Amino acid sequence: MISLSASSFLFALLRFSQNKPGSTHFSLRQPRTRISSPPAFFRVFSALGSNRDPNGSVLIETTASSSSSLETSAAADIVPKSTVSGGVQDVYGEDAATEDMPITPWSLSVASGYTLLRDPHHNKGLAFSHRERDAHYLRGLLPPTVISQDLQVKKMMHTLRQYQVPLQRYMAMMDLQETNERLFYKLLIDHVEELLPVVYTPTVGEACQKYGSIFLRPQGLFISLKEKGKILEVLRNWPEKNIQVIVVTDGERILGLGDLGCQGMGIPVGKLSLYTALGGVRPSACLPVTIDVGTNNEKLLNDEFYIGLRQRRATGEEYSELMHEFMTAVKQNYGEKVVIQFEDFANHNAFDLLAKYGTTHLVFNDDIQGTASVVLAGLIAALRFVGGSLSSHRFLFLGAGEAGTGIAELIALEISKKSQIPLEEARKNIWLVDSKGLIVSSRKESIQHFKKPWAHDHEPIKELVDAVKAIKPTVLIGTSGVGKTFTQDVVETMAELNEKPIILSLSNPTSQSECTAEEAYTWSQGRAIFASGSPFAPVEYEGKTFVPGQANNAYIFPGFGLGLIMSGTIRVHDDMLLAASEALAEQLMEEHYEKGMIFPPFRNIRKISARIAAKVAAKAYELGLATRLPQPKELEQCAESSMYSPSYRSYR
Ligand SMILES: NC(=O)C1=CN([C@@H]2O[C@H](COP(=O)(O)OP(=O)(O)OC[C@H]3O[C@@H](n4cnc5c(N)ncnc54)[C@H](OP(=O)(O)O)[C@@H]3O)[C@@H](O)[C@H]2O)C=CC1
Ligand SMILES: CC(=O)C(=O)O
Ligand SMILES: [Mg+2]
Repeated sequence: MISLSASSFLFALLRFSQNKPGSTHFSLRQPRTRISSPPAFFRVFSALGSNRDPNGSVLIETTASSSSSLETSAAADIVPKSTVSGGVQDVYGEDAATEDMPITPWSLSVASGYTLLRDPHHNKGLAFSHRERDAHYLRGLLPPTVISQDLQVKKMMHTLRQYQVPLQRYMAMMDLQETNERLFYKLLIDHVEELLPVVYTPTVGEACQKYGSIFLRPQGLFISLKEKGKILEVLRNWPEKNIQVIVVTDGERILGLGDLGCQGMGIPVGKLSLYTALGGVRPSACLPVTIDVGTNNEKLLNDEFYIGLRQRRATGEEYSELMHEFMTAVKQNYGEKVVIQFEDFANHNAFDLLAKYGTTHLVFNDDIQGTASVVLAGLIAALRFVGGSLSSHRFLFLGAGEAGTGIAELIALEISKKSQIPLEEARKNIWLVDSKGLIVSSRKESIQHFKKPWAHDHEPIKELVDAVKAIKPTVLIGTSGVGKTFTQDVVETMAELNEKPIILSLSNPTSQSECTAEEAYTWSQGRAIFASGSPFAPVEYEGKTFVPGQANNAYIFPGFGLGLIMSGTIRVHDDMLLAASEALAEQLMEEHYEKGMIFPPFRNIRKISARIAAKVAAKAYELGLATRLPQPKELEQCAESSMYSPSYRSYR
């Protein structure tokens, strides 16, 4: 490590041309003044994000459009060794935001040769040009051919399509993410509809179940009971410093697959790749976390390949203390503007965590809030087919947990606001069934707090089909986590009661879906408006093609999170969820309605996310919860232009 003064920067650059292969470090003290309009070279340096190579090796990267002043022949970069939260690498851009520019030492480092090929953040494989190969000691380490990123995408898609087993595709994608990050995201963005089921539901569910046996390299941060008292240190072990989004699970309710303990890590990793691919948040700003307090899954406890703590789940104070230490450490390390997304916690913890930290942290529960927002959007869009307003419909849920009661509450809130009636009144048309039957006020057993608002006066009913007959819902929503529960009887009864029954089977993965698309269309004689949590292929029925929608919170959370980040919002508010729903519903075009769709295709998701982000940010400004001032005029444009691009940069 050689220390340099700021003025000797150019001298340092000259030295790079004589660098030996491998990685070399220089450090350069930044002048202790803020740079209001940074020179071009500083912008390039901030474009890189923090030092991501475990060896500390980073390159200068320039884009094709970069100014000539950036086109230096040296393979160098300056990155802050440590930066303050909300600093230069925030969502505004890889190369904007100077106001919060950190006043910390810079480190100037070089990667070359084999180290460069092993660095997933900078590796380009065969796409390294001959000039780059010369400049970075890559000669001989690669075969002679040079191919474009587009050809790499084509080749990788060809390879992926050869795999018959979905889990093989998942593993190939994870391998790519760990070897060539930009190619991974280019693939995912360019082929989102084909690859979403690979990196996300349903395949990620199987991956979590088998995580121990397919485990090659760790992804994300594992915080177990063994780390109690040291969580801040653990966070500091993570190579990235400027974190904007954390997705955290404790693995207790992974999709509809139950307690998968530490192996739930596949979910935060998958969700965060969607934050980048669908919402444009930089990969280096995303931190997947699994809190390991044990598992009650006997099969895993007895599995020799299980990767987590081999003990039954800690509960009560032991659990709360670990979570509290984590939440405190996150705020201490990253500040209060980091989005903490709770994911796939069991409901006995999920509601309490959201309530406890909702007033002190920027927390968002995807299963309760994100799901609610996406379903509300689908219902608003579905009104086009069924007519009336939400308040004129009757809703019945199978499943009264996080997703079920979360959706129910947001529907009631929307009805209450739109119809200007009290929330209690709006709730009256919404009914829920749990494992014990219809939730009614006369139920003898105690009712969990989150179900209480839905315990209306009615005689108890055990079976779903009988509840359908009694309640006569126009909308049936499955959030039970149990597959095949919308039986033929149930769907046929819905079709008898309604010209166009709305049927949503939200449970994931596909095996847990309450019914298949084919069942919904066939049993309703092609009249159902259907969407599911995991994707189903289009269905042919009596000469017509039906395109089922995917009612999945993946439509919401990437754009929602982006909106929070770009506005520097400090707390989530329900009105932001309503704004996100409206933004999503607005994306339905005539061509979609003609196909019977209630969700727009995922192929336009980045545009959709930008619209959602803009609406969420606008709401945050309106509510006085946004801290990034002044408010940009064109929020949607701002969201679009701040999105991460996976295109390769040239290294000179
Ligand atoms: N599409 C999407 O975007 C999302 C989908 N989901 C999916 O929704 C499902 C549920 O998730 P979540 O709400 O968090 O889970 P919870 O565990 O919080 O809730 C499950 C609910 O289903 C009820 N239930 C279980 N079995 C039956 C049964 N046989 N008949 C009737 N009710 C039953 C439970 O009853 P009881 O309370 O009596 O135990 C509970 O009320 C999962 O499969 C998940 O993957 C979740 C979030 C987003
Ligand atoms: C989609 C999702 O968040 C779930 O199934 O839990
Ligand atoms: Mg979830």
